[in-house]
Amino acid sequence: MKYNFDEIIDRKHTSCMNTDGFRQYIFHADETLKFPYTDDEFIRMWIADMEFAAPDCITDAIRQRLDRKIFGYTRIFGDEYYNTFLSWTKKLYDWTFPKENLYTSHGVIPALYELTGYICGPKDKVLIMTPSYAYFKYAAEHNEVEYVCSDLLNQKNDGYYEIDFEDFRGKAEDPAVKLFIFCNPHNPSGRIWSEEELHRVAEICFENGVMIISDEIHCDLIRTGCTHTPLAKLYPDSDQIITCMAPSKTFNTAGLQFSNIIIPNEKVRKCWLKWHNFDENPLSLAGALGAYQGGYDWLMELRKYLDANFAFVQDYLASHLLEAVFRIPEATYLGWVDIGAYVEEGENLPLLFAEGAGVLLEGGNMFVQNSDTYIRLNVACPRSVLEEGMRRICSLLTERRKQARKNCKTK
Ligand SMILES: Cc1ncc(COP(=O)(O)O)c(C/N=C2\CONC2=O)c1O
Repeated sequence: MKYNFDEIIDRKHTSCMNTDGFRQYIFHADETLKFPYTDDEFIRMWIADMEFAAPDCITDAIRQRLDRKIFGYTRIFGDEYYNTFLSWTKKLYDWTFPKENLYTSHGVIPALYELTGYICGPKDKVLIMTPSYAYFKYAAEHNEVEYVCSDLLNQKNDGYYEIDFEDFRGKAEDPAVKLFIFCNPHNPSGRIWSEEELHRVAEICFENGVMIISDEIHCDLIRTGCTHTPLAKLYPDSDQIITCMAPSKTFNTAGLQFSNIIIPNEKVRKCWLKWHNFDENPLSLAGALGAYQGGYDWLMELRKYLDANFAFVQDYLASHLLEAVFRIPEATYLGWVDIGAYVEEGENLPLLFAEGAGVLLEGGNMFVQNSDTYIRLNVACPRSVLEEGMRRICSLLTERRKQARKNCKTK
């Protein structure tokens, strides 16, 4: 491999959420919350950023911008950024769109908050599929509008979620539902929706006048052999599909807060043009250009490294946690594992693993609903870290199982 994904990088004192934000984000606690592990001892498998160095094409581009010495107000002018990003979507997805539809935002979440406000009125509702990335719910709450959940089906209880189209249609038919925030590919299940599923979702929304925001932030992070289809690619003439993509998930630059928002709808564009803050961080812009101009080979190697990490997780669970339900996700670097055979419904799973194994992870009701006994494992870390994390997780659950059996015998 040309890139060293095995490198252990010290992130202490970099103000990163991953090391310093978990008490507040996962446990809603302050620094006084103590665990039987020091912060350094934790294996961190929670927040969706990677433990890998961003590629040189990004850091070189940022260094070059630093050498220009002045960092004044910055916006995107000319065609360079559009042409660069369009080359990326053409190369990876054979998808292009007009320049006037491309905007940028200081992250996909800020865009979801902003767009929900432009699309929904006070009595309108936002439709999401669950389990869901919690910020889809927060986008509705931030705008003080209701959200409606359509639970995905896990019919074989094998973690392979499918859309409950009957339920989805029923909820989309509610005249108050004006917006569907679609996760494509899906966090946390890792599903890449098929073209058939994409068409069915879109047709139901079109029939019911529901605008779609297709959040595709995970689209570059797919398993070898899988293919992502941008929803808007299937409907080049539709103005009902807003697409969100970003270099941040792909290249581990979430802190640079730079994302791509493709808005084909004139009414929404008018609101965006009127109210959006178009200022950009010059270093973030430089990094995004560097990523899309030079990051393809790094991404291809990253995909192979993640493929191998997921294969390890699958093998390790098959031999150490036989009743866990896991399938390698088609996309994302997030493993979605049903440990219902080892825990009770409603257990605080993040607290269980933080206290009992020194592993930071997300799970259970952190994904709005329909996810109770699941844990989500970020496998975008050096293999040595992943191996220790899996060892601790499986050891905790098997020890608990042994203790439970012992307790039963002594009763
Ligand atoms: C579907 C989805 N949309 C948007 C974002 C965030 O976009 P940003 O504002 O950073 O551009 C994330 C990050 N997901 C995370 C971040 O930590 N844990 C997660 O599941 C995500 O999974």
